[in-house]
Amino acid sequence: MTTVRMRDLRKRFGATTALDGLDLDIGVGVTGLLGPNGAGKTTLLRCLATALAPDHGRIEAYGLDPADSRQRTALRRRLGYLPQSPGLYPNFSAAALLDYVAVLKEIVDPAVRRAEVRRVLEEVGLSDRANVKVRKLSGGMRQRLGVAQALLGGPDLIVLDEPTVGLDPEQRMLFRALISRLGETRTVLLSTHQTEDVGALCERVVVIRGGRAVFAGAPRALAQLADGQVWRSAGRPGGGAVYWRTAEGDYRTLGEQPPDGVAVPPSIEDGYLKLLGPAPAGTTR
Ligand SMILES: Nc1ncnc2c1ncn2[C@@H]1O[C@H](COP(=O)(O)OP(=O)(O)OP(=O)(O)O)[C@@H](O)[C@H]1O
Repeated sequence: MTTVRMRDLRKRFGATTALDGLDLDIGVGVTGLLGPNGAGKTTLLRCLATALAPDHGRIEAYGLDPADSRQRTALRRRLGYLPQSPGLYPNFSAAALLDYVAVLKEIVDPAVRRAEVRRVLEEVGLSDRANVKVRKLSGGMRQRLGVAQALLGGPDLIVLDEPTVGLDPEQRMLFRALISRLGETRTVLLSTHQTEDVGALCERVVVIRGGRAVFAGAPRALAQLADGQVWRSAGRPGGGAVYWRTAEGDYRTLGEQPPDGVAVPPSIEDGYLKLLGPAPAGTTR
């Protein structure tokens, strides 16, 4: 079921075009947003999170139009948002910060608020840091606190701008479990530069380039764009390909078949690189 529709979204900042006629439909589940630096991901998420108004186009989320002030307020009540730089108050404790955000989210009953703060701290694995000041938390913990504040009040629409930045492998796993659980009943849209996150937890992936959605589909379909173009070979490939030396000492190539190349299944990253066009020939990564 489609819960969010965006049509012909345009946004400029002076001479820079951040969104250039973007169309997108998303539904319940986890959708991942991939794209190069400056592609427009943050701008898109800010528009959906009602933090920024597009210059042109229409957004409808859960039947609500954020261009209308009343509907915008109604949408905010159903929204959880982790901005790219959440700017958490450094001198608040984790629990006090969440309590403060819960007040802003109109959770007025103190007992309900306390229970909700406890719940989200537990969700992100920060219960034992409830009374620690934000400035004393590690970067990954702050990131988890940012996710926790987005979950206050049990929003239907969860918008997360690069939520996995700074997480260690164990936290990344816990985070995936949390997000995939949320995606069972809610609409989750997250941006990331981690193709592994997309493969592990997103039902759909959208690739943005130059302010437009250039791909929307299953992660597997993105990977398939590089079908028959990924190779392993003992010998170093020639030009016309992106390749690197693997830990096993052979070469993995995206592009032209090396003389002794054997086809291997493409990854999401391969499909993404293929979609975004040729990397410089003969480059290694
Ligand atoms: N407030 C702003 N003022 C001026 N230019 C902006 C502003 N916000 C975004 N831009 C520009 O709009 C374009 C899209 O930026 P955006 O942050 O949406 O990209 P992104 O895909 O999130 O990039 P990244 O992966 O680097 O976070 C960029 O060229 C950026 O410099």
